[in-house]
Amino acid sequence: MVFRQSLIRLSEKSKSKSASWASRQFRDPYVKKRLSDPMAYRARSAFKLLEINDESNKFLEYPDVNAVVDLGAAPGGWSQVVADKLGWNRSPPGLMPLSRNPVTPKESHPIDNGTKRKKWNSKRTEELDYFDPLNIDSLDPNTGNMTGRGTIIAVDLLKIESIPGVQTLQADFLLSSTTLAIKNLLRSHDNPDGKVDVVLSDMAANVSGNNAHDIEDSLQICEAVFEFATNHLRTAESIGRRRGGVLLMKFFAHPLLEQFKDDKLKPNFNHVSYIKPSSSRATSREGYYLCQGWRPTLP
Ligand SMILES: C[S@@+](CC[C@H](N)C(=O)[O-])C[C@H]1O[C@@H](n2cnc3c(N)ncnc32)[C@H](O)[C@@H]1O
Repeated sequence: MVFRQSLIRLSEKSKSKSASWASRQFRDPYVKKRLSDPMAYRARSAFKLLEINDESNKFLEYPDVNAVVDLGAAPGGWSQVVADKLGWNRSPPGLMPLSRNPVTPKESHPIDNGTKRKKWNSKRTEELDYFDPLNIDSLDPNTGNMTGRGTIIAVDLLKIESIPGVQTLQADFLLSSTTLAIKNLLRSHDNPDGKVDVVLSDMAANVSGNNAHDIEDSLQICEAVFEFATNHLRTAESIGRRRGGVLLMKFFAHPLLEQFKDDKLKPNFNHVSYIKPSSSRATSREGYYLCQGWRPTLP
């Protein structure tokens, strides 16, 4: 009997949570804007990236931005923004590009066999579930002119529906095999070292409700993203301009994340700023570090 009563209490609590979520969504001006916007962004978060870009030197729009990696990209709002900035025409809703049969990176790329697991996540398995290289030749001609430039790679644990100009990778970023697969996608005749102009990370683990655990997850993700940036961002010298590559990453506010910024980010970029876009909910502890001008001081 006691068990049954607690079940009822639980379901009432979860009902009221869903109702308050629905009512918040209904009132949210960015949800309304997304639904009425002709660009048909897949996620409200697209407005965060648009706002950060507009207020920060329009770093996505430099003409020599040619390689962008979007980490934690599903459902694809940020990738849509990047594709637009790099000049890729998007198909109107309903006309999806045709991609070739999906192949796994194991078939197409020489990746490691699970031996190089990252130290912060030794429990994860080395499986890349799905890989969908979006090839320009395979696009439906009805989707319009494909006039964009550069390489855009979107990575997520979840599947991302195709976006013209964006290569999607369904994989756990915290696995070393995933970073190797990203590098292989970046490499080309013009970019033999697989370097990146802009690294974006909106990645966040599911909130557990346990503060210490959530902060640990956020720190782990930020550390992994920083390591990726360290190995892939272009320096100013390599691209012949005043500033090196850009890193934009989400984090959850906590003194440990402040320390991470002071120890890792500030010494290695010309300019690091904390950003809380107005489109980010005031009640959320999320914030973004925008790090411009990669100039590594690491050994
Ligand atoms: C806030 S959502 C990103 C929204 C996205 N920027 C957009 O505009 O559509 C955070 C994403 O991070 C992804 N994520 C969390 N941990 C991840 C991991 N270890 N590897 C890859 N993706 C991860 C989640 O699956 C989720 O889709």
